[in-house]
Amino acid sequence: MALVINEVTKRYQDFTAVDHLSFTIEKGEIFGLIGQNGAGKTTTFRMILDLQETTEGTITWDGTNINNINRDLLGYLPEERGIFPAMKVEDQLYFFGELRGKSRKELKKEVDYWIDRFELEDKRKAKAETLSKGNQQKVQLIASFIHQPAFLILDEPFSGLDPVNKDLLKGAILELKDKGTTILFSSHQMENVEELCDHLCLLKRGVSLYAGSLLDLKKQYGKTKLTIRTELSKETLESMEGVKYVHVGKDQYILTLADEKYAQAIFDSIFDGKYIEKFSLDYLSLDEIFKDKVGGKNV
Ligand SMILES: Nc1ncnc2c1ncn2[C@@H]1O[C@H](COP(=O)(O)OP(=O)(O)OP(=O)(O)O)[C@@H](O)[C@H]1O
Repeated sequence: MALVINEVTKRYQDFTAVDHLSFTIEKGEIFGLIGQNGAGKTTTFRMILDLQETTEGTITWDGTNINNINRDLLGYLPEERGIFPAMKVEDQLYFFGELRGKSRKELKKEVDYWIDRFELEDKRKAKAETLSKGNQQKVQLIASFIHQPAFLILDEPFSGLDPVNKDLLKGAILELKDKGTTILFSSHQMENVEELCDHLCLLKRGVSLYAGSLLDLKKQYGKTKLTIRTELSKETLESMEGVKYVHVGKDQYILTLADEKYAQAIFDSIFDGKYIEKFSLDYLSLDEIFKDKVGGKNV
């Protein structure tokens, strides 16, 4: 076990930003923290990093209280973006690496590798302020792990990146995991969490609605998403037993079933020996589960 958050609460006067939060991140895994604006993600990160005190509860890394561990084990990309505007890209990376106790010699290979990996070679000698916002973000991101931390926290790392750079980042996160880094990140974009994480925590107003494996969460809902291409009307589909909602897609219907057991009867009644163009039963996407869990009038 690497990081254990046990019954952690953060109060600001009489407002509770994080409420008895518990989850565990195993060594070498990628863990996603998701929740709407104000759910308490950044507050949680700041408590893990000991930038903010917990009101109650404990946080340990490898069994040691987080405020007693060597800070150089940690890496952090904060939500606020910012690097030294007048400093050259490569100098910036050396600066942050040296700040975390690495020598220039140790850093050289890493700096060269990540500059190339994030396609910043032609910007190496450029002042940070002359870079586009996305490129500045990539520099800040590299700076967060240039010292090869054991545990890396990335607050909304995907926001503001174009699709090509998002893919670069996904690749980099997986590569860091392969090298043994434990990674915790937040994202509003569920597909990123779905692609990268085996485990996650879903926060709503500081309260954990779920913490555990993504597959187990999906299994709680079962295979209740039915995609059909048919000539039948929406009303006919809605009237079938076990159908909760019918969403009309571009050239297909997406049905939400009360239980996957209803799928067979729907199949039999719709197609009845006819040609089947599309009939697929799937788990809900994380995005759909998220909306179901946090949705409703209290959002
Ligand atoms: N210093 C503070 N004093 C009072 N309330 C605070 C303070 N810092 C954060 N909060 C409140 O705590 C709650 C959680 O904030 P936090 O920044 O952790 O949310 P978040 O999940 O990171 O949101 P976002 O996705 O918008 O970044 C918010 O309601 C916020 O207003």
